[in-house]
Amino acid sequence: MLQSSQPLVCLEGAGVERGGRWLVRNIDLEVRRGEIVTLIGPNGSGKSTTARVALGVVAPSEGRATRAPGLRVGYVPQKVAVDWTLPLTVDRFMTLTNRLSRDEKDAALAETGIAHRAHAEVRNLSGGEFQRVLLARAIARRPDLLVLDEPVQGVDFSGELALYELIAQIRDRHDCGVLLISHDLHVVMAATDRVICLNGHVCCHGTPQAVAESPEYRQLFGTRGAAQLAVYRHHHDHTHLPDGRVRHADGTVTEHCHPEDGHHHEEERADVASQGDADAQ
Ligand SMILES: Nc1ncnc2c1ncn2[C@@H]1O[C@H](COP(=O)(O)OP(=O)(O)OP(=O)(O)O)[C@@H](O)[C@H]1O
Repeated sequence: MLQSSQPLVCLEGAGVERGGRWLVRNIDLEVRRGEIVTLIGPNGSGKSTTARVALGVVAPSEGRATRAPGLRVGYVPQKVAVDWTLPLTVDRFMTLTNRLSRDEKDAALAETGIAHRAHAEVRNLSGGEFQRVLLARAIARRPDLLVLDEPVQGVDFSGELALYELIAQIRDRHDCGVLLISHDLHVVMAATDRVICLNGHVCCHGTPQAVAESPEYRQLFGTRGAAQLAVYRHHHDHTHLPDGRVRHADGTVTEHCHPEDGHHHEEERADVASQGDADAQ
């Protein structure tokens, strides 16, 4: 077993360039056993690219990406190539790309609460059920590191909470590291140890604060919702140009952004009720 003191994966100043354009740059990121690290950022900010570098599927064009020797990785991709016109049962889907024993398969489906749908056709699953099957497939081989690219997509708000809870349970039970990607800028798991916000580079990072105590928030989401979610807001006030340089609010352009400029982030404690509808999308 890999030692907990050793990072499972570590990116140092990693950047990916394609066709003369930097998709991401200067990414520092580390995931250790037992940690949940969440990548957030707007569409196109480089979350999936960063995850692929962490997985080792994409080599960094600059900087370094290192993985612990012998690291076992489970991956839930953002898009799954399934021919939805063909009949395909959950049972069969589990073993399409994975050599699994029946026990491994059954245990994984049971752990993600979807064993009762083992003989269902994948195309008939609800969004939440399908995500549970993807999670089952990713944990079946007992990975050291789980990389989950938007694992709550197509799932309603209460389903999202249940999935986040399940991910935290999986982390506890398997003591694996989790790199979780969310396109949602406002809602992250309370169980997340660290949030890294990307916008072509690491915009800011930190521990998500406990949920706002406001009565409006609790009224909207209930005590369980309030206990599960943390709100993490900030504003970007600079723009990344296609050549990798940064244009600041005052119009100046520099090679890189600096830790002190342009990243205003605040934990929102009061004004959450008005945010609630957006959060629940
Ligand atoms: N292989 C590639 N070649 C060229 N450009 C790419 C490639 N892969 C991704 N991109 C571009 O890099 C940028 C970052 O993409 P990426 O998928 O990493 O972002 P993301 O934050 O995961 O976005 P989303 O939230 O929409 O999934 C996008 O502008 C995308 O079009």
